[in-house]
This record gives sequence, C-alpha cells and structure tokens, in this order.
Amino acid sequence: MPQSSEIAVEFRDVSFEIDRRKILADLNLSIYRGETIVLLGRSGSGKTTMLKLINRLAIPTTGVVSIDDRSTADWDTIKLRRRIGYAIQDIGLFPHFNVSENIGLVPSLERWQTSRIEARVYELLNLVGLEPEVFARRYPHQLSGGQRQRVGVARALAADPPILLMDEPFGALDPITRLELQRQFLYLQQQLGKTVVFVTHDIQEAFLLGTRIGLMNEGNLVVLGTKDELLQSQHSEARAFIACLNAWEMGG
Ligand SMILES: Nc1ncnc2c1ncn2[C@@H]1O[C@H](COP(=O)(O)OP(=O)(O)OP(=O)(O)O)[C@@H](O)[C@H]1O
Repeated sequence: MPQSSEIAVEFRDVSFEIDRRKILADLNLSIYRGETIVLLGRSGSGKTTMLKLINRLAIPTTGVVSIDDRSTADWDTIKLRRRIGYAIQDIGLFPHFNVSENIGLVPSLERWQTSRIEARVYELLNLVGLEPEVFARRYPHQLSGGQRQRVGVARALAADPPILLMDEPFGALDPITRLELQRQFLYLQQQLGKTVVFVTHDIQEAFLLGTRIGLMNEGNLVVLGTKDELLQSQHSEARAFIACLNAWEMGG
C-alpha cells in the first residue's frame, strides 16, 4: 500500500529531559500514514525514547508529540495504546500464557468473542510464518528466539493497530533468520500498509526496510531522508555509518 500525505505521527519542537539532562533536543518530524520510518543511531542516541514518546510511556519536556493530530498529552492512554502495536527485542511474552493466549491478549482485553480471537490468532500465525497447529499451544520457553520474535510481531499486530512501533525486533538473530524476517516484514508491509516506526542500529537493515531513515546522534535528529539522501549526506555521523557499510563490503 503506498504511503499517503496524511500525517500519522508528528514531533513538533520536542525535547525530553531526565533529571535536567537532555535526552532529546529540538525534534521536528512528520511521519506519514503507511510509511516505514527507520530510526538509525548508535546505542544511547535516543531512538527508544522517541518510541516511548509516541505511545506515551514518556511525555515531552517541551513541545508536542501528536498522534492523528492530537497531542499524546490529551489522549486517553488506553485508547492511544490500543492504536499502537509495540514489538520489542526479547519481547516480554507472558511465560505462563501459550502462544495463542499471548497473541490474543489485546483482542481479549477488547472483549472480542472467543471464536473471533481464535480465528485472528490463526490468521496471524500464518502471516508470520508459524504453522498454527504446531505452535498455537506452545509456551514461550518451547520456542526458539526467532520464533518468539515472530510471536511478538504477531502480538503487536493482533488488534490491527494502524501504527506499529518496532524496537530492534530482529536483533540477536542469526543473519539468515534475520534476513528471512526482514523479507517477511517487507511483504507484510506491502499487504498491511501500517505506519511503522522501526528502531535499529544496523544501517543495512535501515536501508532495506525504511521508506525514510532518521539518523539520530546524541539526542538530535541529524539527517532525515531516503537511502540515497543518507548516502549523500556529509554529516559526520552519516559518514561514520556509511564507512561501516563500506568496510563490510571491502572485507574489513
Ligand atoms: N530512565 C532513564 N533514566 C536516565 N537516563 C535514561 C533513562 N532512559 C534512557 N536514558 C538515557 O537516555 C539516552 C537515550 O536512551 P535510549 O534508550 O533512547 O537510546 P537508544 O538509542 O534506544 O539506545 P540503544 O540502541 O542502546 O537501545 C541514553 O543516554 C540513556 O542512558
């Protein structure tokens, strides 16, 4: 599905401080409906904090973050979170819930009928490439890391939220499984057309998945653009990431 010109998420003059220490500064960013924006940056550059500002796990110190034109400060937290799926690395699947119960959690909180939840769980397991008959009744400890991450993505999608936040969802996987999940993500995104904010520190992943890439450096958004625009950027942090790419290609 192509992205639209409608803004789904907007950061306007946003800063965020903890104990008077600036974590994010002067952020301005419009995220359009249906696009996958990848936040790329070193560890500690502020990527996860940006996600937290979107689903109101944090409130800006100054400025406004809006979802569908309404400030997160004015949203009912529960309603807001139901519009936003959240998939994170080592996602906290509930260990005493089986796969089906984990995926069906939000639909059951929303009081969907049991038969509808079951149908949705089966649909989602197929969508993320896990055979329902094999996996629905397993518990998280009976899955591999990659399978758990697929369940995490299915759970984030369960109630069909229009916005999806993904924090290193394919981190800590072997490169083959990782590529498989990345390809599946691209395929899914073509079908579903969600607004996705995807966090990574892997420039290859950013290039593969992002409609646009936002490069974070020490709490600042220093470059925002397509892969080609990032490749042409002269910002020192962009050059540092691109040098890694070149080093890998050249074999060190
Ligand atoms: N609760 C907190 N208290 C104090 N400092 C915090 C807190 N949460 C985050 N920070 C600091 O804010 C900065 C940004 O953290 P954030 O988790 O957003 O970075 P990140 O880019 O997602 O890093 P990573 O890739 O390692 O997950 C870091 O310097 C971090 O130490």
